[in-house]
Formats: sequence, C-alpha cells, structure tokens
Amino acid sequence: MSLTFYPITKELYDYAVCHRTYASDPLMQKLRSETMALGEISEMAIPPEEESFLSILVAACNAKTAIEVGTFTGIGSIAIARAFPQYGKLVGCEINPQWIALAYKCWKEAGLEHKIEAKLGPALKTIQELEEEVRFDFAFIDADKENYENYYELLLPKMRQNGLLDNMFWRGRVLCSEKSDKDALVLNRLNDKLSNDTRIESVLLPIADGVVIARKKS
Ligand SMILES: C[S@@+](CC[C@H](N)C(=O)[O-])C[C@H]1O[C@@H](n2cnc3c(N)ncnc32)[C@H](O)[C@@H]1O
Repeated sequence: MSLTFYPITKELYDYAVCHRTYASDPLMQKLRSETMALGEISEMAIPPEEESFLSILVAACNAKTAIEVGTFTGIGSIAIARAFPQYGKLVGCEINPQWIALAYKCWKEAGLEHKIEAKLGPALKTIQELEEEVRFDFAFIDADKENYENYYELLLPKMRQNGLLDNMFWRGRVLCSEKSDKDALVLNRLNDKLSNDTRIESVLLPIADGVVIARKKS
C-alpha cells in the first residue's frame, strides 16, 4: 500500500482556498463574515473548500432533492441549493432558531429561499416525521455527533444515491478513543462501520475535518 501524502501547511491551505471557482463570491464572503462575528461558535461552519466541494458534488450527481442535517448559518445549504437545477429542493434541519434566521436572510439574498425548506427542531424527529415516500438524491450529515449513526440509518433507505458525512476525523480525536470522549468513540465506530458496510461504497477523504462520501449501491 502506498503511504504517499503531502502534509498540508497553512500557506498551502490558503493557496488551495484561493484557487477555486467562486473563491471571491461576495454573498458567501458576507455570510462568512457574519458567521465569524458570532465568535468561537463560528468554527462550526464548513470551511470554504468544503463549500465548493459540496456544490460540485451536488451538480455532478445531478441532485434535485437533498437534506442537510445541521444547517447552522446556511453556508452548506447555499452551496447545495445553488448547485441544483431550476427546480431543486433542500430540506435544512436545524435546532437553533437564531441560526435559521441568519441563514434565511442569506437564502433570500441569494434568491434561493424557494429551494430551501427549513425544519426547525431536533433533526431525528424531523427525519422520522418525513413522509414515507420522500426520497433524496443527496444528504449532508453535519449535526450532533452522538446521533450520526441514527441519521445515517434513517436516511439510507431514503437515499437514491450519494451522501456526505462531515467531521469524521473529529479533529484527529478518532485516533485516540478515550472513553470520556463520547463523540470520538461514536465517530470512530461509525468510520469502522461505513468502511465495511456492503450497502454502500465509501471513502474517508482527508479534507476539512475528514469527510466521508458514501454512494448507495443499487
Ligand atoms: C457543524 S454545524 C453545521 C454547519 C453547517 N452545515 C454549515 O454548512 O456551516 C452543526 C449544526 O447542527 C445543529 N444541531 C445540533 N444538534 C442538532 C439536532 N439534534 N437537530 C438539529 N440540528 C442540530 C447545531 O445547532 C449547528 O447549527
């Protein structure tokens, strides 16, 4: 097995972030500065390269319906919704009304409010209450880690094709699964499960905080 990889530096990371399409998109820049102004909690937002990655993935698989579990201030939802064709629909699950209010403002500014339906409340309940026949082309799981496996199991039967799970490195803590670190244990167990799950084909990519792409097998 090849062990070839190139360790990333801050300079190389910044270089990568600058070298992408829409790197200086004014709407995203504005939303990012409003998110940063929230202080430490802004760390929850997906990084710029992941935002572009999401858009490209959604467009590449021609997704028209999607669900985001954990919407926060809306960066991921905008990245997904603007990659849709004319009639796409995203369900955005979020527990905190303050974040949804901020996201909604930006959806309107982006002219995407008709493509995104915010579902306020615990995402587990939202997903359980979806109509039986609802199906998604794409899912982005990015909320409370303790429920990641539940989100995965509930959404898999509803998926037509691809899904993405964020924070699967949990800032490196998946490597040292201390009993006290429940989220690291959950994610470590889920990484093991996903790589052996015959229902999907998956890869854990070393970008952002570790991103799993899972393709549902037909
Ligand atoms: C990492 S952030 C999501 C970042 C977002 N996807 C983005 O594009 O920037 C996680 C979000 O999940 C929300 N959240 C946490 N637990 C939740 C739950 N049980 N149900 C719904 N949302 C939840 C948090 O309020 C937070 O906004």
